[in-house]
Amino acid sequence: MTNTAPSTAGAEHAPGAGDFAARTQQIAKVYGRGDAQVVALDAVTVGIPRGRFTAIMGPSGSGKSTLMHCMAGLDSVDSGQVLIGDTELTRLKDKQLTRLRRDKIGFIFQAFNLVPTLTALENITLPMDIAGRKADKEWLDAVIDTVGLRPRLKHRPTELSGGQQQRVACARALASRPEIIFADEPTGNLDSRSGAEVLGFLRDSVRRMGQTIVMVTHDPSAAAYADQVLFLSDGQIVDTMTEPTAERVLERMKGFDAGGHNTRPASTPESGVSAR
Ligand SMILES: Nc1ncnc2c1ncn2[C@@H]1O[C@H](COP(=O)(O)OP(=O)(O)OP(=O)(O)O)[C@@H](O)[C@H]1O
Repeated sequence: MTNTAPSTAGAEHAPGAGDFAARTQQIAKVYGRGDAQVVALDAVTVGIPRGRFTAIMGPSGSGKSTLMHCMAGLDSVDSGQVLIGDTELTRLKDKQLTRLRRDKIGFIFQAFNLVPTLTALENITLPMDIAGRKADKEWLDAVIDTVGLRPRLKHRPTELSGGQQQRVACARALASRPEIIFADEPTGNLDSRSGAEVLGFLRDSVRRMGQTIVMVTHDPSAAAYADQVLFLSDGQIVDTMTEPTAERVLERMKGFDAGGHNTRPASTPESGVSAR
């Protein structure tokens, strides 16, 4: 693992540089066969710095969701390795993988996926209740206050706005203090104000609580909340950006042609990402 070491992009600002919550090593994923074959991921090597907020961007079909699903153990890779902390996910049997996802990974999706018959608080603690784990009261209190849900804990999802429902989903992901949270278009169903609130909470949970978050997004202003942005094109990471702004991300996205192919050289070739 010398010349294919994962990216340290963004880690120069982080305590414990080189400390990754998740890593991939040369992962590949191909869908279909023959003429219908699609290379969704092409030898992707990347590290997600612990305690940082990472956004994944790229044109439609570039492999963002596939990369996230493979890193989170929701989909298998055809070759290469995925590690969550020190655990090599690609070696685990199904049951072990289910346990790892339950214990070490939090998920936030575009659809809030709340249980309609449960209150906000019951939804937040549900994964821990299922796992037979007791919530750390102090931590849970901090999470509830961070997402501003204290006055709404007894409400059922139908009694909450979309933004409030997504805050419940954020609190649910944060409650068990997972090693890493994967968020797939978490603001896709929200108006811009609620979206900004949710992104603010995610950023706060990284800054104040040291949470690690990876977020797939199409929205440059959402990516601007992150500490670093990884850009995918044709199943490869072609660029990284630290301290992004919406303007810089938008400008970089213009470097992909109508077919989604990268037309610009990586601006940070020294980052060590597998940008080939
Ligand atoms: N189950 C599947 N079967 C066949 N091809 C697939 C499957 N899932 C994804 N693909 C293909 O793999 C490529 C990467 O898809 P992926 O969904 O990861 O891209 P994306 O960047 O998340 O796209 P979008 O921004 O449109 O959601 C695309 O060409 C897609 O058509």
